[in-house]
Amino acid sequence: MFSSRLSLLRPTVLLLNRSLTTLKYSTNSNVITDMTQRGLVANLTSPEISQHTETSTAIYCGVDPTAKSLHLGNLVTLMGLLHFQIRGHQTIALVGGATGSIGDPSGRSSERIPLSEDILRVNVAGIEEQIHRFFSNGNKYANRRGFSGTGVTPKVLNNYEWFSSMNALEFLGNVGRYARVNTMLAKESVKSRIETTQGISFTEFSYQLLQAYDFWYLHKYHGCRIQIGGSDQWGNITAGIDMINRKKDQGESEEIEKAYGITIPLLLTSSGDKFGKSAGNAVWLNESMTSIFDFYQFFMKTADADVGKYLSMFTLLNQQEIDDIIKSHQANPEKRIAQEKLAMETTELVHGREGVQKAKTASQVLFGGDLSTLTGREILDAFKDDSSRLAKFERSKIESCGLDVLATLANATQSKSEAQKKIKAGGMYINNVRVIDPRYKVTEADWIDNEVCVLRVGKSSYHLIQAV
Ligand SMILES: N[C@@H](Cc1ccc(O)cc1)C(=O)O
Repeated sequence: MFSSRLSLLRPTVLLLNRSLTTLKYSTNSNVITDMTQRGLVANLTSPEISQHTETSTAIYCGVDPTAKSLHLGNLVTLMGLLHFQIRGHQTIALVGGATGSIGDPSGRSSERIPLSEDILRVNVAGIEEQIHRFFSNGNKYANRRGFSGTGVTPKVLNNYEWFSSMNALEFLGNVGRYARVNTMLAKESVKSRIETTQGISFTEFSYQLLQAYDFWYLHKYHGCRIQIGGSDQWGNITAGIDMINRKKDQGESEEIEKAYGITIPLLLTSSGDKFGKSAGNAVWLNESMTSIFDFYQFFMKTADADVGKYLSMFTLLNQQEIDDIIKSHQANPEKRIAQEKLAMETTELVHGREGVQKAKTASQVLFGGDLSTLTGREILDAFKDDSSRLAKFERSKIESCGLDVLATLANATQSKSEAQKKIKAGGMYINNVRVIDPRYKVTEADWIDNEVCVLRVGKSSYHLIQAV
């Protein structure tokens, strides 16, 4: 009885033509049209979705708390939510306190190592706070780019709320009953794992049911009609749409509103690497894990081949503005005008206007600029959370040791002898001025506003010494 209906329930895949250049958009254009033009849409479960977004609707996106911060890979889906938010739709960011303890098999070739409850708790709190900050900074950024405020506050929910009190019998009766094992087995995330020697645990196999139930729950209790996620989430999103339809057919739910899904492309750089990694490490949105300066620099290093695409995806500049930037960039590519614009816009989006200021100050310090135009406070503010670059010691201690000892204390060199070698070779600087005596002691004149001095080793290894 179910199999004949299944084909009707299965959402249609619509591949969209992602032409970025031809259409112009304005701030109030349909969200799906705008997102498509910006390259933020991989697939839609139905083309009808555009009609439903003409009037206010609710949309959700989930993230599992696998770390205590989100990273640049998450920024693509957050941008999707932001596009809805700034046009007055209700956005729901779901933190997977429950799903995070199970582990999504999508896009993974082996089982996940479960996270302890303590770690999960810390991660959930970190991500919740960060999502609030993203929307707060994102809305301010949007206002400055011509989107008027909508007054709709985003919701941040945790699925632990509805799963923690559900027992095994309820799960099988209220969730499992509305899923078909053959459909579950056909999901890419399961199929690819079944073929490996390790196989897939029943736990990870069940993951899709949790995410499916989330969609049903948010549909029923929060009027949520759309789920958005990376393209690896297609199977989980369609599982949710099936769950909503089946529960409705079984009279379990009086809801009749249709549910939809949007997937966002998984981003690869022009050289084929996963977007959002710097030297193999994730670029985090939390400034104590990736300093604002490093965040800014990540975008400054974007390849020419990617920069236009990223301006569309990660900023709210309109197509005309982007075209103009690219035009001036192409006239003088070595000036990296487009990269600088991208770095400034994304830093403002994620870290606010103060963040842009910090990134600029840090660049001035770290690229050998004229330090005399900066105050000690500005420098310290720019590096406040950058524990890899900032070292604090008592002033008397700093002033009483030689530069070779100081460099080692500040972790600028591994040992005193390494420091001595570097100094003798002319590779050590205080406030960008070369020092050639290993016994040199920092003096009154070296302190910027009596607070900080900048120690540089070689061309680009910078350390800030703060007197406390
Ligand atoms: N499975 C998603 C996260 C998620 C969790 C729960 C949901 O309801 C939705 C999405 C991911 O791994 O990216």
